Amino acid sequence: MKTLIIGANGFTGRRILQSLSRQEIYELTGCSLHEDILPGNNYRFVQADMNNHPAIDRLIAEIRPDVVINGSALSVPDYCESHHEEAYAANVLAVENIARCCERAGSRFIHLSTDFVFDGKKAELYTETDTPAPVNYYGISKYQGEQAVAANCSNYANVRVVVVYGKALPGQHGNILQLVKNRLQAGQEIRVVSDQYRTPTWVQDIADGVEKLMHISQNGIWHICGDECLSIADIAYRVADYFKLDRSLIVPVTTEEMNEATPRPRFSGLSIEKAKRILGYAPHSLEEGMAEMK
Ligand SMILES: NC(=O)C1=CN([C@@H]2O[C@H](COP(=O)(O)OP(=O)(O)OC[C@H]3O[C@@H](n4cnc5c(N)ncnc54)[C@H](OP(=O)(O)O)[C@@H]3O)[C@@H](O)[C@H]2O)C=CC1
Ligand SMILES: Cc1cn([C@H]2C[C@H](O)[C@@H](COP(=O)(O)OP(=O)(O)O[C@H]3O[C@@H](C)C(=O)[C@@H](O)[C@H]3O)O2)c(=O)[nH]c1=O
Repeated sequence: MKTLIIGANGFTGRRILQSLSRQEIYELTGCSLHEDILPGNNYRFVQADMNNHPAIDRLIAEIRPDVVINGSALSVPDYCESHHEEAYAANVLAVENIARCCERAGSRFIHLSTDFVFDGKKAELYTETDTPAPVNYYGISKYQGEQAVAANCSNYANVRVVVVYGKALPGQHGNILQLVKNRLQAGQEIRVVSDQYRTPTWVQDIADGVEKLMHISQNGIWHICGDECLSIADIAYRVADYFKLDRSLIVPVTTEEMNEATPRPRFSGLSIEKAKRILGYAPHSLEEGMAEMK
């Protein structure tokens, strides 16, 4: 199965690349803006800018992949909030271009998206049929990216993931679980929000869920995340307990007290019932995921 992974240096994209590269059935190409952060076997690596539409057109036309997976994005909400044009180019225009290329090449397009498409006003887990209403520009651009995929590609999956965690490679961004661990290990306090609820996702579960999606041709949205909905403060306490660190360094605060520059949904837990039922998706527990962060 010829597979192109765009954003192959990213936290999620690299895990998908590593996971698929252990299996012989995949003929893999990884593509990212910068050079390969950890060169490995069993794949070809191409440096390309997804904002350079002709370069991406040529790459996809040359490979004619069975599947294209897009893990590239401008994925820092605070940055997107103050850089709308850049966010629009990466999260909408580049995605629309990839979708068009996939359509021409007959490729299935698996595109990563986010829980931040929702406004967080619901009191229960969001399903794939709930209507998005993003509260920050990152969420707006990611929602528009999803729409561009659906409008331009006839074989696609928009995959929403949430607070992705696991062990990062040098040069990759960390995650809130890693940050809590690092701070507590250094004996430093950390302020964490107690009123923002999420379904955190172990990065390997995304790789497994995406692989399942490669082997079906059903169109639509898929929620791929953990199956526990927790506040960020709850997550921090679970980190402290798992790594036997000092809980008293965790300072729970409200969103109002945190005074973040970028608005975030209060509650954006996602339901994974569809993925469980149709894909047999079975995510690991938070503790199982944290085991790789030891
Ligand atoms: N991390 C999270 O908690 C969450 C992530 N998501 C979504 O999941 C997806 C993956 O996120 P995550 O793993 O954090 O991503 P990262 O931010 O770790 O990686 C994104 C990658 O995109 C690549 N990239 C950025 N700009 C370009 C460009 N112009 N051309 C080519 N490649 C580019 C970068 O490559 P290079 O390193 O080579 O510059 C980078 O490594 C994104 O769609 C994100 O919106 C959704 C919810 C939560
Ligand atoms: C850094 C930090 C974050 N938080 C909270 C804010 C937020 O609810 C949560 C995660 O914060 P982060 O800054 O890691 O990420 P944030 O920008 O909130 O998270 C998002 O990333 C993008 C890419 C997404 O698509 C979302 O799904 C989500 O995971 O932790 C604290 O409570 N204390 C802290 O010191």
